[in-house]
Amino acid sequence: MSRLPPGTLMQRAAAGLAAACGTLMHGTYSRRLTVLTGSGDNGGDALYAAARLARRGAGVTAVLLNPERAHPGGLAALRRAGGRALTADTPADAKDADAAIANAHLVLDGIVGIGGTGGLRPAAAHLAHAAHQARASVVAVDLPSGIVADTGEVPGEAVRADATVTFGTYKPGLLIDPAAEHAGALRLIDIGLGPYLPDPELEALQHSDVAALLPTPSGESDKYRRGVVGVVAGSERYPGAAVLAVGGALRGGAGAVRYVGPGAAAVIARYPETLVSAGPPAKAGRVQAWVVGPGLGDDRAARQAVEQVLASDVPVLVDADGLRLADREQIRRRTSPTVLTPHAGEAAALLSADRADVEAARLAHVTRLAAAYDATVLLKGSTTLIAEQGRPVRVNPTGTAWLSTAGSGDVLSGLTGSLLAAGLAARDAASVGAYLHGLAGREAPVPFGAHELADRIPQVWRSVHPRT
Ligand SMILES: NC(=O)C1=CN([C@@H]2O[C@H](COP(=O)(O)OP(=O)(O)OC[C@H]3O[C@@H](n4cnc5c(N)ncnc54)[C@H](O)[C@@H]3O)[C@@H](O)[C@H]2O)[C@@H](O)CC1
Ligand SMILES: [K+]
Repeated sequence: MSRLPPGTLMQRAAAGLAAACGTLMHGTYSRRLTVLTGSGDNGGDALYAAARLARRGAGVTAVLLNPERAHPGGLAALRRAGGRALTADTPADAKDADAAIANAHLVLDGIVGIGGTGGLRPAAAHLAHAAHQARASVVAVDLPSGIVADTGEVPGEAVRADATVTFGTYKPGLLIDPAAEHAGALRLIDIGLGPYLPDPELEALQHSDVAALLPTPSGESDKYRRGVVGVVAGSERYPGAAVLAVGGALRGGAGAVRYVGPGAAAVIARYPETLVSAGPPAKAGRVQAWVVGPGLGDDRAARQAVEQVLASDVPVLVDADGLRLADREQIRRRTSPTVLTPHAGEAAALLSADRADVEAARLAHVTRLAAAYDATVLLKGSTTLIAEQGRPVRVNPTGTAWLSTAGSGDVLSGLTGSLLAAGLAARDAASVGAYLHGLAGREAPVPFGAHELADRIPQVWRSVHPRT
């Protein structure tokens, strides 16, 4: 801001916002636009954008939450362009304000942006509610008012937008649930901040990033050089978990999958290429990474298996029952990478927290868990996050709610373990595993069973990396 004439960034933001609104309304002429206006610069952006749209023929009403403190330049520009302004909570205007929201084609949420704290105050919450009830599309300016930009938390009332036009950079809250659910479709407007932004706290891999990380066999490869992944999963009671984890592991790029446990017959029946051994993991032969936990149960053999795997000097992924059985101090003492893949309930148990609190504050909890275990943590759920101490958290941009189906996590742990065995760093293996798994969920015809996810992985692998 200090390098540019005053107001330059706001004008860039407003121009991008107006263009996006024009597209969403399919034009401006005879369209009705209502602007919910707070008293900070977020409201300023909205007023200047509305003034641009009014000049192009839109009928604009600004509903001001605090008329004395509304952005003076923005309000003057809107009035010059023929827009009208109402005061939200004076009895004379309140009815007109509600009508302007109810009858709008588009409602612009300029209540608060990155300067907001806490859930919406009552007068703002009333407007947000009215906008939600209206037929209009709701476009949030920079972010849906009421969400926490830095964390994705929603501490109280918040706007529910159909689309969010955000400036300069994505905010974590636009990418992490529950706040991300409020944001709708995202559009980023470049206002020239790029060279001045600090390193990100949150990253989302894209196709090209994932393509660059996928393991590719070379002319020199053989099954051992490509990596062997050991899978310790399944029990008399849950043999299917063994099959699903092996199914994921066979599609993760390792050269071979070694299965260890009581589900060998079921595994071989489905995947005859699997190496199986009946003894404990310590006697199973060399692997480059272990997956331990899906469907393992919690008897003495299960407990021993987890302990032996954690005593190895290769990367280990711990999932499901393994998370309950694993000893925290043993994990902290490990010198090879450890990946934990809890869902919110399992993460809550590991942290002695409430599941609802984990779901409400995913970023805080995944970060805490990574620190407590000195491990890479992949927190599964409506938003999947991957945390490792000292590195930006990764948010997985793929996925669908259809993935919440039995056995889905078993496929993910096999797949991710296989990527570990193929040589990916823990954080990359977890991010790439989640990415491919999420894409498989989007591609599979719904409703699907978890085994179909494993079958879809080669197709999504090729869509990410067409030359494989
Ligand atoms: N910082 C920048 O580089 C740029 C910022 N811009 C805009 O400026 C915004 C930030 O502006 P400000 O820092 O002025 O702050 P905001 O406009 O985000 O919010 C501050 C205002 O909201 C009110 N408020 C805070 N919490 C509230 C709550 N819970 N319920 C109701 N009202 C609440 C405050 O009383 C204050 O009036 C960004 O989100 C963006 O829209 C853009 O103009 C582009 C450039
Ligand atoms: K907003």
